[in-house]
Amino acid sequence: MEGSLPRHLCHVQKSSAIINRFHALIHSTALIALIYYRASFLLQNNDTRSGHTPIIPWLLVFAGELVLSFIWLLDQAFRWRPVTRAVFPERLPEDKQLPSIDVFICTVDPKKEPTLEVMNTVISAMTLDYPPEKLHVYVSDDGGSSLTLYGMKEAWEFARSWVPFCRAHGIKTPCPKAYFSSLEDEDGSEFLGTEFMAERRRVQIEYEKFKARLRTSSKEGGIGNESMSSPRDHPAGVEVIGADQVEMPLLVYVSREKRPSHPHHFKAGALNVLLRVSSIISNSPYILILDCDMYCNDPTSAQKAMCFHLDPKISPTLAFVQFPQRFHNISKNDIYDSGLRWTLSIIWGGLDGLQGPILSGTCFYIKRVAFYGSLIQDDIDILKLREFFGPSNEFIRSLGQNYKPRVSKDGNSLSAIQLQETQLLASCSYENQTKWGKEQVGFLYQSVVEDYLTGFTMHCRGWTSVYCNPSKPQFLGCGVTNMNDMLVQGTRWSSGLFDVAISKFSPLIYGPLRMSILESFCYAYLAYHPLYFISVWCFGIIPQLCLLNGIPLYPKVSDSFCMIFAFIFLSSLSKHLYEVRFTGESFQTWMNEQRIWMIRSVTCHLYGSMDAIMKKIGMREASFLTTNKVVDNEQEKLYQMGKFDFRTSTAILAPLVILVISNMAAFMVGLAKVIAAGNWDKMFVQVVLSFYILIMSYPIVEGMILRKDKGRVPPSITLLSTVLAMVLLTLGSIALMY
Ligand SMILES: O=c1ccn([C@@H]2O[C@H](COP(=O)(O)OP(=O)(O)O[C@H]3O[C@H](CO)[C@@H](O)[C@H](O)[C@H]3O)[C@@H](O)[C@H]2O)c(=O)[nH]1
Ligand SMILES: [Mn+2]
Repeated sequence: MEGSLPRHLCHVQKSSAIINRFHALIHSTALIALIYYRASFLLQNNDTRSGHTPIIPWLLVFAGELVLSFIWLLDQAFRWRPVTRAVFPERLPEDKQLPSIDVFICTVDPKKEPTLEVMNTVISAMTLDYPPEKLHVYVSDDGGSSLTLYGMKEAWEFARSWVPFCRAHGIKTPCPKAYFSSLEDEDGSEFLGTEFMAERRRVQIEYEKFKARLRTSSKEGGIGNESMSSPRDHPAGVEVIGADQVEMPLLVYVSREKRPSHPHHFKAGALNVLLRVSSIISNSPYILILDCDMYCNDPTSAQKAMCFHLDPKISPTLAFVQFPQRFHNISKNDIYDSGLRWTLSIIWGGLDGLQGPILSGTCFYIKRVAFYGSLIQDDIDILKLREFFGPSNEFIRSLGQNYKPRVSKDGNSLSAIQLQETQLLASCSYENQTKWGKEQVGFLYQSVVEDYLTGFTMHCRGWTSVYCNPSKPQFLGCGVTNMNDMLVQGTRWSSGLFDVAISKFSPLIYGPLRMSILESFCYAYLAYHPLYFISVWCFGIIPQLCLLNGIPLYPKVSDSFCMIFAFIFLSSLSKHLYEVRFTGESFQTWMNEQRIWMIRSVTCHLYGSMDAIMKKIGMREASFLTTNKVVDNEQEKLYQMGKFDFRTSTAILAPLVILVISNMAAFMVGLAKVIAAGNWDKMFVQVVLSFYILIMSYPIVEGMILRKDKGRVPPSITLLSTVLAMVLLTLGSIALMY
């Protein structure tokens, strides 16, 4: 082919861009009118201000509106130039010209991340349609669990049947669990004849045996002496599995050293160890990073990524090709918005038309050199390199263009010297006084959303990225399907993102000098969107309090400014509905997304922002609570029925319930008062607002009053929240009198 046909195409969604820009223009005009209305009210002196309305509630509601307008403005950058892409992997050069790839898979806790699932991810990566001698799979086991190591050896054994079977028959689903649980006719296998079926049965039996062995060993609590090590305190361990098989990808187990006295920096720390250890084992120029709960669902993702990476036009600046994180366990009525529809379609698609999508933790093919900053391009001496990269000479040699790693496919396993070197590279003190995790080198540690921050600094250094989103999901993961996980994960994300917002990397300060203003707006949107909590709390409690006390906060219905408020409200809801429908989703999805936006703003965004602020002033340490990947049947049933599972901590649930109860009280009492006083004109907007919040919160109302199952809002929380809501409303009403 080369030179003639393109390997990928990029298409700008012109009509979407026009609609978006037109909408942004009208909507922003209305926002300016709103700000004018509020500001001119505040500038009136006390006597002329209508009905002597107290100033504090006005200011609070205005603050909520300003925050919302600010985030909305940043949000428009995603909609400026959305693009879609097509790839043609069949136009790639022949195998021997392809560069090699290291796959990194992180796991941390076999109790929350079942070994069988992790091994399915490992096996699916080994089954990628790529020359096996150019594929190396590394597993980082942060738990230092012998069960994981045992699982890998077993996975390797099973892969020896599975990989050749998939290669011989062109199996399109490289993950054995997914393949064997899908209906047979899905992969068209009934057309493949009895010989194939016999072969398939044989491999399936192997798989069942493999599963049984893992089950037995996990029941026994792992093989070997687990008590020797604990997840937080264990030495480094590196083991190459099956290096003698040329026709199989290399498999490497890495458990970095962890000591309670050393911060380990969670996933970012684990990935940096893999970067170093792999550099002296295979040192592939490209790396695929996967979470242990994200298996390869299509064998050709590597080839698709190479369509971009091998394009001489874009390759020099291209750091990574990002695939979407899709999930296999999301129900049609996605009540927790775990499918990330909005993120996958709007955020990544929008960024792709600018400088490229953000780095998203998993499912991306990245260039190794992008992790080394601009440091190695300079002609710097070895002492300087050691200052950046640490004391390993072997690692520093690996930075050179012509470095050949000592352990390659023809070696049986690591020699004693090499083993020693990997131990050094995986030790917890290796990074002391180096630039790892700090500037330019590896994944950055400052934020628990290490992916976002690392990608941001790469983009700031001039790297680009592309978003590859073929119709068949290339990777499938395990999405959160219960409220507790959703909120714990959301709080971690908000905390990590807001952490960046208030650091020296704030996208609005650090970004615009180094990247286009639109790209930096997109990054800023993500970093600042936890501030939604201010708006949602202000809108969820202040107008209601004022409604109870007969204080108007919005223009009268007869006032033409009321139209402005109504327009802004309807314009944003209908734009969202339009986008939901445009991606082929239903009204229900719209409702779910709106509701989850409110729930997240009330809880995750509030707690996440507080967490980041407390971390900043030194009152808290960073934490990374992993999500639970063990399927709980009862929870699963509720989720499939579209019912919220309110079993979560009081701290998470109570604020939500307090808000809902306050709205119920305000709506009922306020409505009665309005009817009695006949002042509809003044109070209409506030009545409608509480009513709207109650409609959107219906599942919570139902969980408090109507449901009797285990997943309902516990009566103790309802009681506590009722008391707290009453206290809040009483204190608020007293405050309003002064
Ligand atoms: O100390 C740790 C903590 C986590 N992990 C691994 O990190 C991955 C992600 O953890 P998970 O519990 O699945 O969190 P999610 O919220 O699903 O992760 C999302 O958010 C993270 C940032 O918060 C990103 O790194 C992930 O790629 C992204 O999928 C998993 O493979 C874990 O095993 C570690 O290796 N070490
Ligand atoms: Mn996950």
